[in-house]
Amino acid sequence: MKPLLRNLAEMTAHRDHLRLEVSVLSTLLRLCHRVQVRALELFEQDQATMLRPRSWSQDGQIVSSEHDAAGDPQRLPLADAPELAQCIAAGGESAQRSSPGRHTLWLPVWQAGRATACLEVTQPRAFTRHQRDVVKGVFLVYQNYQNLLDYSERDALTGLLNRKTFEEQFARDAGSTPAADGGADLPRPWLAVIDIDHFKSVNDRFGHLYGDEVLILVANVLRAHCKSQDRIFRFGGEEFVVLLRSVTLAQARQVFERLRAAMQAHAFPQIGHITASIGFAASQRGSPVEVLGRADQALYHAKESGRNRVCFYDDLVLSGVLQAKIAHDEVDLF
Ligand SMILES: Nc1nc2c(ncn2[C@@H]2O[C@H](COP(=O)(O)OP(=O)(O)OP(=O)(O)O)[C@@H](O)[C@H]2O)c(=O)[nH]1
Repeated sequence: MKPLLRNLAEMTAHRDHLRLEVSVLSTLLRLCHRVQVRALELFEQDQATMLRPRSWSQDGQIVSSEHDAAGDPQRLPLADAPELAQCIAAGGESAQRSSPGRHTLWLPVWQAGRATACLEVTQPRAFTRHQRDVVKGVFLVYQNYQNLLDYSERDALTGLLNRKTFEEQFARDAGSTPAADGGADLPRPWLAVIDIDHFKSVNDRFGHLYGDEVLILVANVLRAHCKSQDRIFRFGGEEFVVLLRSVTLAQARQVFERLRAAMQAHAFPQIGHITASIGFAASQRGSPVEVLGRADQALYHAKESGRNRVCFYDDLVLSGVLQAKIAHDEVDLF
């Protein structure tokens, strides 16, 4: 098999976004001589678009960052790369910067109308047309494949992550944090189950199409009030799950209370106002099923005790409202 085809076949053998990204960078490294390659992640922070190198070439190998995007010391505002910022603002396909001995080509990755990442190729000589064609060809295969992967991970109605991807994300985000041994101020990841109150009556009164519209708008409210490092899933029906990045208990309470209040405040066209109940639990201890079970019990209590409220599993266990379904010494005591 020709090297290009062999590289493309190898590249598309991956079912994981990061491994696919590493593979495309390796492919570019093998196909183009004397280049440096990087995959830049684009994300929002404090109302500014930021970028940070997520994977890059180093001594002929591809290495990936060990940091979260928001805390990456290499992150910088997109505005610091004006050529790329302009290209993204215009929805463009590529941008270039040339200075003596250093020529850079940027190719933004577009997903659902948003630039989420960017491939960067740098070399000491100006890019020839042939080189640009090779890089862009590899990039297009990569972007199409990235979109296919993304499609298989998302809920068709809301565009949120689907349940199928939950365990993998849980293991990556929540499960990767070592179990903490107490301390209310210790940052840790959290899982919340969010369920719209009396959603059946929305369907019954307005019809399923309006019900679907509400689900789409609820997804937008959740997106608007979560950070890019948080993961939002639709588990089917009117149930949503949020995996919250590592924050303290006080911050988690604030975030979930803010979500509840935002839901109540939102005016849904035709329908007016709805509310949601939220149950949450710390997610660094236990399997995904166990953590989900705890958040679900807290949600159940929120529904039982009047709806439109946020309940924390450990509070309910400590106050004796809920019987812990697990051994007492496994409950986080603050
Ligand atoms: N429009 C729409 N409705 C859905 C979808 N999936 C599930 N549902 C409806 O969601 C409703 C869920 O109702 P219930 O489980 O009884 O809960 P609820 O009415 O929200 O009541 P509480 O949760 O107890 O506050 C049912 O009427 C389902 O038909 C969907 O994709 N679209």
